[in-house]
Amino acid sequence: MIDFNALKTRAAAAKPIVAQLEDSKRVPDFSIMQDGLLFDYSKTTIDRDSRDLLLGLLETAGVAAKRDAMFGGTAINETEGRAVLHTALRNLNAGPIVVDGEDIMPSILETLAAMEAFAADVRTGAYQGQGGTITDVINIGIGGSDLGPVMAVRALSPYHDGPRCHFVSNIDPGDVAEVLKNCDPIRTLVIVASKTFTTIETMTNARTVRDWMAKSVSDPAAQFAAISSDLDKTAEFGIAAERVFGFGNYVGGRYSVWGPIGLSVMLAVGAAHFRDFLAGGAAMDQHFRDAPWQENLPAMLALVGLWHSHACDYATRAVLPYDNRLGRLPAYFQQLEMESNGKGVSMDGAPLPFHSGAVVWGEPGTNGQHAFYQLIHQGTRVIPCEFMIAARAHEPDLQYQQELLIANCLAQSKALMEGRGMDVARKIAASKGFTGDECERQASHRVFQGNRPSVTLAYEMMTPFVLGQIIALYEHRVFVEGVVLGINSFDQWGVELGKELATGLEPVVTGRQSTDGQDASTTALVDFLRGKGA
Ligand SMILES: O=P(O)(O)OC[C@H]1O[C@H](O)[C@H](O)[C@@H](O)[C@@H]1O
Repeated sequence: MIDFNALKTRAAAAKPIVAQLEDSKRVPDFSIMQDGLLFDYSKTTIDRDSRDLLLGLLETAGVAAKRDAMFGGTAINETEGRAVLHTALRNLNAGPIVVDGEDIMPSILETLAAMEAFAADVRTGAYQGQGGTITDVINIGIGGSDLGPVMAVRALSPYHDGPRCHFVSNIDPGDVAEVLKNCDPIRTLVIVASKTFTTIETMTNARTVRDWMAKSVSDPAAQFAAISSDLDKTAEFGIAAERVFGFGNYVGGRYSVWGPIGLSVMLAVGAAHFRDFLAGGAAMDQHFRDAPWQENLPAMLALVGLWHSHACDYATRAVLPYDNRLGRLPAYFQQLEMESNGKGVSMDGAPLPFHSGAVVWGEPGTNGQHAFYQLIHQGTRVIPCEFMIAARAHEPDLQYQQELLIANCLAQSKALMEGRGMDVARKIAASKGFTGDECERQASHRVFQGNRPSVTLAYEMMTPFVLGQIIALYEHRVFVEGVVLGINSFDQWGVELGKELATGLEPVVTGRQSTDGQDASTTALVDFLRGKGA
């Protein structure tokens, strides 16, 4: 049984980070270099003894056996009775993976080849819209059928040489309307991406876009492709089987960018770059399976996360990529981490005796510095930060700006760690001409507590391979945290209640049903909104 008490005691008594760094061996010992990624967790209060305790959690929770069960195809998603094998989508060279007595690799490879052939046809113009070569692609999907592609297409924009990609996710009519404004129906390919092919937002938007297209082309379905694990439903929607790309139930929505859900990424950057992305993920899988825990990047990232969330009791953590093209990465990680590890009961159904996973949020630097970093530096809550930074820009002529970006990134983690004491703050206030009590008052506003933890992930440049490494790193980190917490990281029952109630409220909002039986607040809101236009 996991018990965080010993860790809490150690965390409460931990030496400050600056004092930890007096140990000359600390930086090499508290960092991991793996396939071009440098993970530095020396700017935390974890010392060798607390690390040993953290590593003990992995043994107690049986992480190695669970990891092997996951890669081996055991149905570790127990509440849905499913294996968890998104890793198979990137297992291109490593042999068979058997689920229910059947090797799933041949069908994965066949689908990948079909995606590649289709993507090549679209990119070369062999596949045409009813007005010529495809110039625009609209991916309609939500959650895992949106966030991965949207994040990766933006992250890899230096490699983008295919058609423009647009993403429609929200049921909000403003989302689809804004995208349609910029597309020409006769040269647009629409991808309906939905694992279940029942999600109300996606199916409603797909019908809206089909109607829009039908106004300009005689056969709209000919410009539609579908991605789903339910091939009957894609056929029902009228999409020809040759443009339908399926995937197995052993791939969860938020883990699905590696397969057909990544089609828009492949259309944007081409199959070779998409394969590099898969290779990055596969390299991280291999590392996760082989490396001893203390040198194991996902395991150590998970343990640092648990130290902060469960030993130090910090409720949130910030993901701060110093790469503007990673602008959707925090949102992607929000689904990955919070949908996976935001659970109230352990695997056996008993209430969780401690908190579930941390709240994840963030924005790219340096923009965030001019917005919410104030709270990170001086607010009363401690926010562990996860910085990401590349050595090289994709714009060689602008490398100096990259260097300024690097300086900013390093300055933030240093400022968080070192802070600024009252003595220095007093000198600053005095230099501004303040004296006496006013000097003290002014100085206290300029104090930074310091000892605020962060980790930094550094790499040469944001390439498809590096993106694959980072996404797989975070997937496995979520897995390790989930196993230690004893929860099922692969179901998402918490999204169901709201969906059910929305279905029930639809006739009330549209006026086909009265508000009888609704609570007083909902009734008042329905009355107001109906009076104003619903
Ligand atoms: O791909 P779909 O079946 O349309 O599902 C889209 C999303 O909706 C659900 O509500 C789940 O919470 C997500 O995990 C999923 O990614």
